[in-house]
Amino acid sequence: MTTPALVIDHAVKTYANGFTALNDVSFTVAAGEFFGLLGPNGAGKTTLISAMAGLSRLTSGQIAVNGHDVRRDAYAARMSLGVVPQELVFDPFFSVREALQFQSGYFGIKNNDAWIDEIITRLGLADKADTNTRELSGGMKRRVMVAQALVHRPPVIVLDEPTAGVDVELRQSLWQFIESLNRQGHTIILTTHYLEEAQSLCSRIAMMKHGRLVALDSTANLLKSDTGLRLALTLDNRLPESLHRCLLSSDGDQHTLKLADYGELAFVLQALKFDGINIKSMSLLETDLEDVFLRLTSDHAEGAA
Ligand SMILES: Nc1ncnc2c1ncn2[C@@H]1O[C@H](COP(=O)(O)OP(=O)(O)OP(=O)(O)O)[C@@H](O)[C@H]1O
Repeated sequence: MTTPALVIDHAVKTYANGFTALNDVSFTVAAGEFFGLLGPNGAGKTTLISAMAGLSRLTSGQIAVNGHDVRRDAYAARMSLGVVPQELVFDPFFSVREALQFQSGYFGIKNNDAWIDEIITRLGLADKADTNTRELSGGMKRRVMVAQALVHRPPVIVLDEPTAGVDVELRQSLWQFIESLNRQGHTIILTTHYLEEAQSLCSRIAMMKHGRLVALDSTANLLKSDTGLRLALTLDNRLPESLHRCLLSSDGDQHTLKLADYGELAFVLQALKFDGINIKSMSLLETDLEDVFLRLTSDHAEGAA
């Protein structure tokens, strides 16, 4: 059997102030998967990634990357993992190439110039290779973060919100590159708040909420678990009481309702007509990952802590 890319085994993390950010989390990611780790702000994703990278220590439980325990076999585990962190952090004195050479040295890798050149080219950084990192735009800095995570050719790559604040063109080229790494056999673990990205890229997804795992399944099964339609309405008056049971969210005069089927649409239209409320705009959408995510992770969700 192939060694799993990642094994999280009953991970618990309680911070010094007594707050438990990971509450008995267990799951396994197989080698070669494109895996999504999703959850609202504060769910514990970054805490889990820090523990995977050996940057913070679990209170109890174990994590193994590519078969290497992150504590007992820290060096091998760290060599197996490339993390693209959420925050852009650089040494302001280095050019792009120097930053990558420095990172190579940190991992004890010599004669890495051919690979550094390749990642520079493939990430569209060739024009900027000798530019100081502090002079780069945010999007370019993000590419350098990805390059830094790849310098030691890790089999497992973790991307923590890699497209936050990144323009559409860079997002697309970044995903093409990441998908090509996945085709070459690299395991990709992605956290993102762009659920449409997770839906199109990830074959399996874990969802976390308040430090616990609330879903772990293939993307296809998660989508199947939430049939129905989403109706987005802008109204010229308040939503009738009779429709509150279908309400997913409201923002001013905009409301999103969950309908079981097209038949319920007639009921909604009748209720609005009955109360003399006019529709300013309306759109009907098939269920997507966002519905599943909201159902499982919003504070109104069943079992909310
Ligand atoms: N050093 C710390 N001490 C105490 N609590 C912390 C510490 N670091 C994080 N937390 C808390 O742990 C919880 C989980 O934080 P974490 O950053 O892991 O969430 P996240 O899922 O990555 O969120 P986001 O999507 O916003 O990045 C949060 O409530 C956070 O405030």
